[in-house]
Amino acid sequence: MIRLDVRELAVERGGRAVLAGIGFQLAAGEALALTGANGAGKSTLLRAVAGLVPLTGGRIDWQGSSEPIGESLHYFGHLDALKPTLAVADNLVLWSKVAGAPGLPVIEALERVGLDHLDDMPAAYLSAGQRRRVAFARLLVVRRPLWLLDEPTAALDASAEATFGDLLADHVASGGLALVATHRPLPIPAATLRLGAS
Ligand SMILES: Nc1ncnc2c1ncn2[C@@H]1O[C@H](COP(=O)(O)OP(=O)(O)OP(=O)(O)O)[C@@H](O)[C@H]1O
Repeated sequence: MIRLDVRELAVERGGRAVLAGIGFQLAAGEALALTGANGAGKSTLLRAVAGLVPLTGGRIDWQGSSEPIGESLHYFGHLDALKPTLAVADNLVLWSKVAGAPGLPVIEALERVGLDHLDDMPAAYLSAGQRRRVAFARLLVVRRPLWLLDEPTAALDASAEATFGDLLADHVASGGLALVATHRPLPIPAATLRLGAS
């Protein structure tokens, strides 16, 4: 069974304790909402699970091992990591070559996020919400079981928010796991971990 176990996690940033004593479990087919005030440490927790910031205490086990989770996770951060001069579809083709099980063909992923009509537009011309939609398509072209999503609905209109809900529901229904930093309720049933303000 695919499983993420976080125990007694502690992280410092800039020499200050941001997270201490954090623990939770997430199994295949489950989502967890990370909530808390600005600065509470939601992004820090996602980055720690992604291996992007070092732990000062505790452990993170993925399938019983504390080795880096690396190719089993998608990290969806505030930056959309698009190459501005490349067309939308070419950005996804490039992304589809990174490690992970092959997912949806690029054009199908763009259809899922309602951007197939912009496949040949340079990414530089996309609006903020369109960039987020392409970032969702990235989750689909490479299959990875653990999604770490940092405020995924920022800049989304109602239709994109509904699309996000569908993608998240499908991911979890197919045995995926999702850890989502959010200021809003998740569109699917999920437990909540509220981080305290530091
Ligand atoms: N690189 C850094 N160096 C020093 N301090 C940092 C760094 N990154 C974040 N912090 C601090 O860590 C704390 C937690 O930040 P974090 O971004 O994890 O909060 P958050 O809960 O995601 O906030 P928000 O809801 O505003 O996105 C904040 O006090 C922030 O100033």
